[in-house]
Amino acid sequence: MIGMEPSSSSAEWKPTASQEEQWALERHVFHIYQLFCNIPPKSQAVMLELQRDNHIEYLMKGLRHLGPSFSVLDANRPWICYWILHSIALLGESVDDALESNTIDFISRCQDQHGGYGGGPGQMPHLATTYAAVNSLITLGGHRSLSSINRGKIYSFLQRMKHPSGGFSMHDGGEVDVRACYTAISVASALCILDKELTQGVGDYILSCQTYEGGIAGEPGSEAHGGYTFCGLATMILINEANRLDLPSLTDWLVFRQGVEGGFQGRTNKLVDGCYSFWQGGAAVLLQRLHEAGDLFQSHALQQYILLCSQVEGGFRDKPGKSRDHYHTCYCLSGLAAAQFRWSKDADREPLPGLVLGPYSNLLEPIDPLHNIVFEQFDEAREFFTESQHCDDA
Ligand SMILES: CC(C)=CCC/C(C)=C/CC/C(C)=C/COP(=O)(O)OP(=O)(O)O
Ligand SMILES: [Zn+2]
Repeated sequence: MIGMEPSSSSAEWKPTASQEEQWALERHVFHIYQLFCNIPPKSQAVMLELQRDNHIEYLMKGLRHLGPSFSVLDANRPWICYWILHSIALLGESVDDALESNTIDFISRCQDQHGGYGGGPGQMPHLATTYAAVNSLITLGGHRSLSSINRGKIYSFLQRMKHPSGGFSMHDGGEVDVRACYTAISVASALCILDKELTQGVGDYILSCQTYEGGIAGEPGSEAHGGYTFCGLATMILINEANRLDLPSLTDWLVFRQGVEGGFQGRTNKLVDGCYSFWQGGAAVLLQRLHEAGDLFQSHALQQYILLCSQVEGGFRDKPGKSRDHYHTCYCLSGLAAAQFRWSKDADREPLPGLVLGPYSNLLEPIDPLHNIVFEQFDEAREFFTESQHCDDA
């Protein structure tokens, strides 16, 4: 009742750990925004500027260190290649010939003799690292890079990963989940080897992962999450079955994942994180393209979170207080690209720039949002694979 003294039970009320975390983050982010508002417009423009040179320096250094001596995240090296190369491509830059050649050689050494790529030379092939390796080689582009991919053997690997549930296993005897479906179908689509044998049952599996909240979980019975929602939705679009999903409830779930900080959270009641700028922002773009719908998220607020809260001097981070890394750099930049363009229903047409926060020089290269590869490189690869061999439609 209004005006009543707190009862003994409300006096005992204490916030939960996640409420405290949420409030601490809000205070931190609002402090940044307050600083931003209290400085002259000229300095505001500086704060909103994409620090291209610093990002490129950070990324190039990361790629050069990816040689044989690299031991951190040892089973992840194709991923590090992809996060770095895709970030460089989004910034409209490319690597020099020597670095390009070394990277192609390195990724080729991760290719298994029976198809697919492992996390490092001699490691067992895995769907996630196969996706990362293929996306890296497409991003590098050119004959040497594209022809280094053994598409026939990748097809056999994908067939071998097919699971009786309709989904895919991440590796021989590995877990079956929505990530595996996405990485398998994305690779097959990008390499023009997608056929009915691969798509059979995939839609049923993804449908079984859509939850009561509307988002998509990693596996049946789990919690809806942005990472898996992007993977599930992109997969359904690639196999032409998106309309089987409950799209209104998916849309409803997604639009409520953008927080007061401007960034996205991955799931209900969790903190916002820069990487969901792509997983959730990319999924929103896919929904917008499906329906030719208006904006499903606040593009201005998302760009503000990425530039003011995730951007550091060279690289991007999850949130203030965290350190930069290549994963967050890749997905903050991918999310920024998702927010900067207008997405037309015609997937073959290059998207046009929309609202660009900060100086116009912040504008990134557009992406193909289904595969998360820069549009121009994706287009080149499609042409290369269609011309070099047959391209089977599913
Ligand atoms: C293509 C590919 C391999 C996609 C991967 C998609 C992806 C990012 C899945 C997320 C996995 C997950 C449940 C993270 C939760 O981490 P957390 O509990 O630390 O984070 P949270 O609090 O933000 O949920
Ligand atoms: Zn993150």
